[in-house]
Amino acid sequence: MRSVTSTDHKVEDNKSDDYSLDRVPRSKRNMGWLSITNITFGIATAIFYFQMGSVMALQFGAINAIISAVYAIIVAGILGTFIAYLSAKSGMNVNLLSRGGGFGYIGASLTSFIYATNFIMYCALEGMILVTAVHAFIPTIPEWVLIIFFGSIVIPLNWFGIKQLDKLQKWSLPLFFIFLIAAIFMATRTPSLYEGNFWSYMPEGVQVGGTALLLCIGMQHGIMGLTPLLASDYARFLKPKDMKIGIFAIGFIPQIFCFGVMGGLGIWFGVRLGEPNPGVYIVLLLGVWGVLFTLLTQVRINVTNIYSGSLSLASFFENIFKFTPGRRFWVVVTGVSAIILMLGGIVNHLQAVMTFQGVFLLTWAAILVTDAVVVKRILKIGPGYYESRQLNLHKWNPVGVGSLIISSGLGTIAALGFLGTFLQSTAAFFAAILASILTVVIAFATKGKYYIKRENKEIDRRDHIA
Ligand SMILES: Nc1nc2[nH]cnc2c(=O)[nH]1
Repeated sequence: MRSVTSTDHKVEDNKSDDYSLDRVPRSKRNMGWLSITNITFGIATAIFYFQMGSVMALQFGAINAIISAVYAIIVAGILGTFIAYLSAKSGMNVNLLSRGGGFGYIGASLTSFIYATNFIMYCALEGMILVTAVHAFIPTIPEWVLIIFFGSIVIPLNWFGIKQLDKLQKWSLPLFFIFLIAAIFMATRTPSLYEGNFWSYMPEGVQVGGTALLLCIGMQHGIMGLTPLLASDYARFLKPKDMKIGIFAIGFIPQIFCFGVMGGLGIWFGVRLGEPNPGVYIVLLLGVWGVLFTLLTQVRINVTNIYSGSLSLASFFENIFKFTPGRRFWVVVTGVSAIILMLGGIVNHLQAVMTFQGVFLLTWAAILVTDAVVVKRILKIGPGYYESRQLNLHKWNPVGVGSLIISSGLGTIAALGFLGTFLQSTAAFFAAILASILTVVIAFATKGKYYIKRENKEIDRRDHIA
């Protein structure tokens, strides 16, 4: 076992170089941009994105679904690029960046905790997609057996950290493309239920733009904040020499693939086959191979959910309870919590929580980016580096905490529909804008007093962002 100095005390880090509690040292930032982009592809290949495309197209029209996908790519791509830059430059993921990036160390544990619950929920949701597909194919196996089996297999796949994820995602990607091409081929051989070009599909009474487009954008908002934030878990390992191309690749390529390619194919499959549920049409097109395709995509996404969930839990428990059992412990906790959610059957009752999460994630990302670009770089308020050690930090910084609570609180009320239809769909966007403004205003008002308690001269100048 190797020992690294963590926030204030010695923490036993495991052999797999997790750096769940401290910045990745420069000597360990040795992954190429292609490897990192490839890992983030584990998220982008989720069949969840087929479903988004199919549902939006069949309910609100293909063109509206396409416009909303372009919007999602641009907004999430820009946020993702900035966050990848901050992570690669500082060696920190968003849990650690938040400590010195406007939240303080207890404030950052608040974000880590919400973020961790988000991954546990998604892990359960993605797991249930797989369980449902397999159960439909082999109904004799009880669902609870499938839940325990598929919920457990992602735990050992996370044991050896980022290097193992890299290999797993690398080897499974060609298989994914073989399945994808087979599904497209089979769909072209199935007579289309819609006679025109797929992008011209509009359900009766629906127009291009207006409420239908807003509803599509509202659906995209539910998920758009996640990938830009999550990329930071991997971008912190980026080789400094790959920085220029790497941050754009990590920022944009996964978004282009998930919202553009997967979402676009979802529109095409949905319109052609007249079916919104990929769990149904993939199996219809590929039979038992469709079940294997689903297995592949869901395992790929759930290993990333467990990885990020475990890092967030590690950060939360270290901050609040000084409890540092190592990332693997949190891998098991994340996996078992997701299994319990699935067994408890509450996956279908998470709508309000997911709405809050969608607003929270976009708002949090906006605060981190505004804090870096406007507060630290332009206004030169607070230190030009990210501090993660409790000893040097205040517990709370009102800059991020105040902005987040006010904006995501108001945003959630609006997203749940209490402030009218227009704001229901656009809440996350306006909450993110409000959060950015509040970040600057509070930083100015508090003169950056709460960023650090004492200066840290040990941080390499090259890790500074301002
Ligand atoms: N990180 C992440 N992003 C997603 N996008 C759609 N589903 C998921 C998921 O389960 N995890």
